[in-house]
Amino acid sequence: MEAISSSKLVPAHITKLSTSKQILSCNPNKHLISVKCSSSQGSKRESLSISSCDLTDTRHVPVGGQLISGSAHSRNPVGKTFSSTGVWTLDQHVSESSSQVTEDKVGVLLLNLGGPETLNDVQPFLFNLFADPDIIRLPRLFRFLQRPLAQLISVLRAPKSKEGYASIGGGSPLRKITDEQAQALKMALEAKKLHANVYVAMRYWYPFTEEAVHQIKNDGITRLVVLPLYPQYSISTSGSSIRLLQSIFQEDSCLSSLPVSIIQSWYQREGYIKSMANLIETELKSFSKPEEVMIFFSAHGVPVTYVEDAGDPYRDQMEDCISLIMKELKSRGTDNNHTLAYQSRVGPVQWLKPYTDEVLVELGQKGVKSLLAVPVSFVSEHIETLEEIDMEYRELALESGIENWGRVPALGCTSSFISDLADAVIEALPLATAISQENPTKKSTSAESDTNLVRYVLTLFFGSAVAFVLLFFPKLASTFKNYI
Ligand SMILES: C=CC1=C(C)c2cc3[nH]c(cc4nc(cc5[nH]c(cc1n2)c(C)c5CCC(=O)O)C(CCC(=O)O)=C4C)c(C)c3C=C
Ligand SMILES: [Fe+2]
Repeated sequence: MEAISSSKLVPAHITKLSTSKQILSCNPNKHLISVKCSSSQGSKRESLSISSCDLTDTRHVPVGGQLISGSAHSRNPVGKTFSSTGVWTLDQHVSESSSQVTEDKVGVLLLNLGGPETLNDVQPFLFNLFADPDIIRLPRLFRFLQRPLAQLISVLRAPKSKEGYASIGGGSPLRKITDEQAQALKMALEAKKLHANVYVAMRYWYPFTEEAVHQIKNDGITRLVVLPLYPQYSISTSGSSIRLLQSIFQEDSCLSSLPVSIIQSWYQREGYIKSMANLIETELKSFSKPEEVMIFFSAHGVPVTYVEDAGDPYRDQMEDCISLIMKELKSRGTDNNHTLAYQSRVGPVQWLKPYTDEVLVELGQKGVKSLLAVPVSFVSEHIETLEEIDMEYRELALESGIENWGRVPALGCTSSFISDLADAVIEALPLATAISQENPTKKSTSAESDTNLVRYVLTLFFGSAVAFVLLFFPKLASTFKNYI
């Protein structure tokens, strides 16, 4: 049975794995799902309440050449019963033969970037970031250089980064804000009668993804929703975190059969769009002539090759997101001029254009006098809002002739936004399927082990040699000056 693209059906761009049932339509608001079940007698179409339709149920997943039953067979969340043990259970009306009431212990895993908490953390944090092959994408042949390069670039960039973090109080506020969002989400879910543990997994700093996953295992979570805290999907953000998660799950036989639902992006959700429009409307009111203010969306950039060569949907999603926010504002009678630009480029390659700094100068030259900056790729305050936008870009704008400057705060724990995330989790929950269909117990052959050993030794040797040459020949190292 062919798996269909869930993004066509499920508004939250929920990832599912292939299943022996083909979803034909899904209306998450009505909790109805239409499923086509194929059997030797042919296929039949049935409408089930979504809560009773667990896509892992009766599924046969090929693992290592065998067919095994879906792990969630006896623990589907359905109906709306809540047990005193803090476990979310639902009344089940299962497939043809039997009905049973089962229990799930629900987890929600928030994915985020992470940030250095002290100035001493800055260099190792940068190392983790640049060692990610989704951040510096080297051709396969040069992958052995990833870690030495990360070491070099992190050491070279650390002084500039430290200055930035020092100017916002000596560290990133990301962990604190994400923890607050996790707590707010837990409460919003409880208000909607779903009891869940909410975990935070950072990609490059504490609490690392591995720690969160360890906790999920310890807590005996039986159904998991993964929610990246990036509204739009990029290979470099949600993509990187999801890939890491998949690799951790694939190596663990328990985790690889845990039903998981991954919400890839959610920028198009009504609750998010409306919450952004509310923030913009509120901030516009602080200008003396709100209708003359240019709404300036500033998104974090990515190298242009991500979009044009690797198929990153980030730019399309960003443009779509901006037009949804502007449509919402227009429907409320706010029809300001607006523009989108990309900030925070790093390294020698070309990034998505137009660049925020260049556009600010152009707008000033064109006579724009009032400007409202709207950070749009992230939902908490961080170095790039607090330092880059509030300090660097503000100064540049004022120097360029812009007289009135404002900035929309990040969504943080805004209640309409958190409530919408809670709805996204609830919609995604019944769609959970095992994250990995690969054989987690597969042992590498001795030939593979030998190759790995050779590769390891070569990597160590060439990597150290390159790092040595670059460190001791500063002219060569200046190739990397744009990272600094
Ligand atoms: C949607 C958001 C982000 C995208 C896309 C993204 C891509 C990306 N980032 C770098 C390099 C750096 N990012 C850094 C910090 C940083 N990045 C984001 C978000 C996105 N990055 C955030 C929220 C933060 C701040 C975290 C915090 O500490 O508060 C940094 C470190 C800071 C600095 O030195 O400027 C680097 C470096 C690349 C190369 C990239 C895409 C390939
Ligand atoms: Fe970044």
